[in-house]
Amino acid sequence: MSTVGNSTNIFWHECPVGKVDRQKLLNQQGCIVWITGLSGSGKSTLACSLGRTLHSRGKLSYVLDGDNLRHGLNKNLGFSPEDRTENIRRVGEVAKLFADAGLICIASLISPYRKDRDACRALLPENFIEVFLNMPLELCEGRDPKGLYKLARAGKIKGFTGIDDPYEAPSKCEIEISQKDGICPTPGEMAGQVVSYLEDKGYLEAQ
Ligand SMILES: Nc1ncnc2c1ncn2[C@@H]1O[C@H](COP(=O)(O)OS(=O)(=O)O)[C@@H](OP(=O)(O)O)[C@H]1O
Ligand SMILES: Nc1ncnc2c1ncn2[C@@H]1O[C@H](COP(=O)(O)OP(=O)(O)O)[C@@H](O)[C@H]1O
Repeated sequence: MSTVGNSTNIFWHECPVGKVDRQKLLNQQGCIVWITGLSGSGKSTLACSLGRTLHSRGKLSYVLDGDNLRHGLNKNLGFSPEDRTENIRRVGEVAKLFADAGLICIASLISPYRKDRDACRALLPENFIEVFLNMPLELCEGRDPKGLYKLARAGKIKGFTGIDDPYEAPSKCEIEISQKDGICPTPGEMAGQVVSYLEDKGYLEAQ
């Protein structure tokens, strides 16, 4: 019996089928691929491309996309620093559950604050793969597929990441994706970089 957060008198129940059993069934290892970067850097594009590549190889993954989750699980949250922190905390916990289910969980959120990403890493330190989409602000702003940068520059959105709210780049991450000679890798190339890492580390086969 223990107290966790605001919950008192709670108990942990073990089930007979565990993570290792599920991983054997799926012939893969559960993990969190955490994609961070500015709005417009290509997080959703990479997440979808990676999910498609893994699917075609018979590997089970699931995408937790920040924008999408704000339509449901996180619809009571805005973009204040406190709300972003709670947003990332919740998604980190959900991602941990998916990884425990044996899936390759792909989380794609701006996740601008280093301390919040590090807190998610601490939930599953051995199997947390941080992918930094290191694209310059000018590129992201030039893409502006939803017109949000334009609104932010006009002062119609306050606290927009990269404009008047900070983005703290990772100081250590497993994978960094950036432009080479001013050219952005294609979605397939970005996914390929992550798949190669997963393959090298043995995530695409059972333990
Ligand atoms: N103020 C502000 N700052 C940044 N982004 C904003 C903001 N307001 C709305 N949006 C839209 O919300 C999407 C980001 O949601 P996230 O949950 O990934 O953000 S965060 O991780 O909590 O910072 C983001 O989607 P992406 O462009 O896919 O990153 C935007 O469409
Ligand atoms: N590697 C890429 N090469 C060219 N265009 C890209 C690439 N990645 C993303 N894009 C385009 O940039 C825009 C923003 O991508 P998106 O995945 O929505 O970014 P984010 O989820 O980080 O906001 C979209 O129009 C998308 O088609």
